[in-house]
Amino acid sequence: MAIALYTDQSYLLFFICLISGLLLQSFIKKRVKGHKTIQLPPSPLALPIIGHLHLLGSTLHQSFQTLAFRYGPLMLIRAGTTTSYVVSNAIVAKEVFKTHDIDFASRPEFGSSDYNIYKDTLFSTLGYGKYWIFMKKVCMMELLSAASINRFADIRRQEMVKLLELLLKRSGEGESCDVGVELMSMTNNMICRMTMSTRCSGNANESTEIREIAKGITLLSGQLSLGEVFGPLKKYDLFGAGKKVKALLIRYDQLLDRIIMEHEKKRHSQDIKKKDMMDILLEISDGDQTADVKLTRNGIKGFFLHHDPEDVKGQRFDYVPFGGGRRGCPGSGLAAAVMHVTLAAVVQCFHWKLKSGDKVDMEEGAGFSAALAHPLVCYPTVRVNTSVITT
Ligand code: HEM
Repeated sequence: MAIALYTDQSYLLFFICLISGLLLQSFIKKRVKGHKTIQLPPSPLALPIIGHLHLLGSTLHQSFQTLAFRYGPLMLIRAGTTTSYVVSNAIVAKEVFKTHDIDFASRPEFGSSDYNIYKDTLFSTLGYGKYWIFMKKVCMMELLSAASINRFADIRRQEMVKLLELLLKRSGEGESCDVGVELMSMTNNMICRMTMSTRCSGNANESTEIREIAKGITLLSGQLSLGEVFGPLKKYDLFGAGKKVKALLIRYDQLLDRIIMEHEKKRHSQDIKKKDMMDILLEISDGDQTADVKLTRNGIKGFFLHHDPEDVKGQRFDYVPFGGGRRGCPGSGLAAAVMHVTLAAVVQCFHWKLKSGDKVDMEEGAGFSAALAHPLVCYPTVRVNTSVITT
């Protein structure tokens, strides 16, 4: 009886709080409206607490497109406590990336959960400020400049040749291959070798660990971000992803400590044949100790975390795969250097036959990168003599 009474009272209290909260919110809104008129972009009717979450499906860009047909090229979308402007035509995109670039240079707080031990150094979600400006300069001038991309040309070539050799073997054996998996593995190996002089696939424990951790974090961070849109409720780790992400990040932290130690040993014994990105960042970190902004060891680890990696330079605004303005992708030069050559090589050297069906299933999967929903599995058969490329 006592328990029932207690439960009834809790419900009553909850509803009183909810209704008072809603009344207070509408009262404040009216007062604010009465004093100054800020004209907000059109927006669908929002539900209490969740905002527009019920209108967003797993393929976000498709949900946005449907809503944009109704609400126009600039609309306001609220997911829990996060408010975003969704832009869907070139004219408004140009306004955002050019005229109002600095007003849009910060990022939503996704990934800033307390479970993320790197939340203060995660480059792609850092707020616009001194540290972000410093890191962007390091990226553009030191790590991903044209000169730096050229310096790693041999690594890119070696990894592409490995891919062609694998396809050649599959072709000889009449075996199929998952094209997405093989391309991802090639890209990961290139990135791991350029950043830390290690491959991500192979037998070495370190490499397998990097691959496992990266895969786990990518899978869980979507759930973590979803939990975070509920603002104060995020501390309850609604989807249970927070603790799992933290455990993976602690493994990543220990692994990076080992890799940094190995690099430092080599630096002290002056046994560096070719500087990788980690060597360059360690040099910057040990540089001017009196500098206004400093790159710490934690900063280096945070920098390397989440990045998996027409006019794509963001000058025309109807196609912006690399974003634009000051938050645009610093890796676009490197991506272009890899994508075009790889695509040309696999198309030129092999015929491709689908393993099932006679048409590629173009259904899009969930997530931000619009990957295919179903794996693209094909039989490669040699078309030209690949020794032209592999020698
Ligand atoms: C096809 C490949 C790629 C695509 C389509 C792509 C796309 C993008 C986009 C759209 C953004 C902007 C996100 C935003 O506005 O917040 C971005 C940011 C970023 N990208 Fe890429 N990217 C690619 C490859 C790479 C590579 C190879 C690297 C590095 C090795 C890289 C590093 C970064 C970084 C560090 C940021 C954050 C920039 C900042 O916050 O200022 N990307 N990328």
